[in-house]
Amino acid sequence: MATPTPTELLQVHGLSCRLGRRQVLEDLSLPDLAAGQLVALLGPNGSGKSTLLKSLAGLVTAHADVLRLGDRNLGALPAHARAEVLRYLPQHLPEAIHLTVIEAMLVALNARAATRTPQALDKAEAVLSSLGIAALGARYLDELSGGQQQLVGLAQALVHEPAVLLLDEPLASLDLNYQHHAMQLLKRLAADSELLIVLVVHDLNIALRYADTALLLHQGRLIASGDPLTVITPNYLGTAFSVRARVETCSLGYPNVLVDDLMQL
Ligand SMILES: Nc1ncnc2c1ncn2[C@@H]1O[C@H](COP(=O)(O)OP(=O)(O)OP(=O)(O)O)[C@@H](O)[C@H]1O
Repeated sequence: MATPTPTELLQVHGLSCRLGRRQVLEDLSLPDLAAGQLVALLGPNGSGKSTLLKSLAGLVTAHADVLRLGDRNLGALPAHARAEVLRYLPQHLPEAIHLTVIEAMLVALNARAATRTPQALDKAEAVLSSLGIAALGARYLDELSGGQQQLVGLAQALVHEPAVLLLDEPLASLDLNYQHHAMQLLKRLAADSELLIVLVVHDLNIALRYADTALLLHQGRLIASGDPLTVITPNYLGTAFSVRARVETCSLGYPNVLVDDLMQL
């Protein structure tokens, strides 16, 4: 991977977010995250992962001492400009409408440009091909499986060529093969396109295998960050998930989490 320049860093310091009467994120600071990285955002249910992604995308009101991407102060950008550089793919996609996949891609592009040019069509098709779903182009969105719709959602986000992609549980509807396929693809996309990808994932073995960096949230605070092997440890797993667990290396050399027991809550 190329050495990142300072202009490619996402910097988040002192981020807090209150939703209703609940303080969801509390004075959270992340390590600087460089373009080209695949970052796994981990943590138990309700620890604040979605809220962190939405705070970065400007979809919920949050306060941060520092929130910058390179030399851009994200907090000062209008919502549409912020969405151009940080694209958020929600955990639950909106109800699929009766458009073909290629039409849906053009609609995504037309949010920026009012015309459907041959160039826009080429771009839409290229993104579908890069995700291995070009064959879905003529199919109707509302006739696709949940996993296929999730991949089209990813394609719609990518077609904007954002600098940062924020993915909320993108593997949730994918089968075992496609989970690994999608992770290999995202890892290659991040490295080849100098894209920073932050994704929420519950499968710790997937995070261990593919992520460059892991961030572990617990009760709205960051309790560990860095190389996934230094974050996904028995100690932190106990704190975050209340499990007694080991990390063992399989015969092929991949680390795997084994849960031995649950701790008393
Ligand atoms: N709009 C809201 N108003 C009040 N509290 C909220 C709101 N949205 C989320 N919360 C609370 O904020 C906390 C964090 O929620 P969030 O969805 O960010 O967690 P998460 O880590 O993404 O969880 P999961 O893994 O279950 O998706 C939870 O306690 C949740 O109940």
